[in-house]
Amino acid sequence: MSLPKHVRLVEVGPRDGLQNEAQPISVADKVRLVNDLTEAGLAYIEVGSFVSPKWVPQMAGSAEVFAGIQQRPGVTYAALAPNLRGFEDALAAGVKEVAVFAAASEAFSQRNINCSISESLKRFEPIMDAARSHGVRVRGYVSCVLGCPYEGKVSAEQVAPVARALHDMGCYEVSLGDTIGTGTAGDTRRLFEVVSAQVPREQLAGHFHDTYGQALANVYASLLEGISVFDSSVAGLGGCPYAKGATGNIASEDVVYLLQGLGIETGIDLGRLIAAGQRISGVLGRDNGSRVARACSAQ
Ligand SMILES: CC(C)(COP(=O)([O-])OP(=O)([O-])OC[C@H]1O[C@@H](n2cnc3c(N)ncnc32)[C@H](O)[C@@H]1OP(=O)([O-])[O-])[C@@H](O)C(=O)NCCC(=O)NCCSC(=O)C[C@@](C)(O)CC(=O)[O-]
Repeated sequence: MSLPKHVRLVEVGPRDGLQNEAQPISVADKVRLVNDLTEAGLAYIEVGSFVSPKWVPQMAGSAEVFAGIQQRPGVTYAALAPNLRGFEDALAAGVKEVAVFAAASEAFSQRNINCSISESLKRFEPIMDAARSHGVRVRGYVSCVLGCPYEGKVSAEQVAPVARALHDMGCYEVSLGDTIGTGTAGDTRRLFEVVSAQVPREQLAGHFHDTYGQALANVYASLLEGISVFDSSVAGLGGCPYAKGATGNIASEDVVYLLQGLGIETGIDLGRLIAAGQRISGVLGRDNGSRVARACSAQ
């Protein structure tokens, strides 16, 4: 299969990235991050989550972040919603696209959203109905597609029915998340081979955490499988509050560098992206998780 000519990046730093930070992050810093990412040319930015603040305190204030950002026409600003309450709060904040999130492992589903996989899918149905009637697009996530922090190895055959259920209920795209970053390029190729028998490849995305240093290889393996949408996080921010030890997502800067080298178009200004990552890393007082950003900043 030939490589895609264009790849779309879903920037999840402000949500997946910041949700796991221990220290408080001001609304102003979150707004600045989203605006910087817009300036860098990201066409899709996940801004926050409308989840219980008791479960994920860092995402409290997502409505204020939406109110503060400068939205550029043509850019999608999305939020996570785990239930109808979250969807309604997102709608009230003017959100035009939401994401629902399920898991391929029962234990992770319980720890993350306090219900079984099938209960979670039932919980998403009223969101899909409400979204349809308000013209809101819904993206779906499946977590733990290559491994679970509680159950260990997860097979592609466990992932496929969950991805299919999200697709069948109306998610226009389903992102497959290697939440704990244990997957290899071989696992990734097999995953997309199996899942694409249930959901068209054009409607699948890859979401790789870099815990074992495999994320970039997994992006390349996905490209070979015809996948052309990837979630990534500026400066490699992140982790997952319910996946102990999981490091950040693959850094957006590193994916852009890889894609540029392959002659694949993203529309992203790498210099500006690096600057956005350097700024938020400074705010958080942590090292920039992007190797490309570190190398370029050292020159
Ligand atoms: C789903 C629930 C709410 C169930 O949590 P629950 O405790 O079972 O819910 P509940 O319906 O019993 O409600 C409990 C309390 O939460 C409130 N509540 C209920 N819903 C909401 C809401 N939407 N927004 C704000 N508050 C809410 C509700 O009002 C009540 O408040 P109280 O009466 O105790 O004061 C909870 O488990 C939750 O919020 N979980 C979120 C977990 C999360 O955000 N995880 C991280 C995102 S997933 C991820 O990072 C993976 C991904 C997507 O990146 C891909 C990958 O890498 O794998």
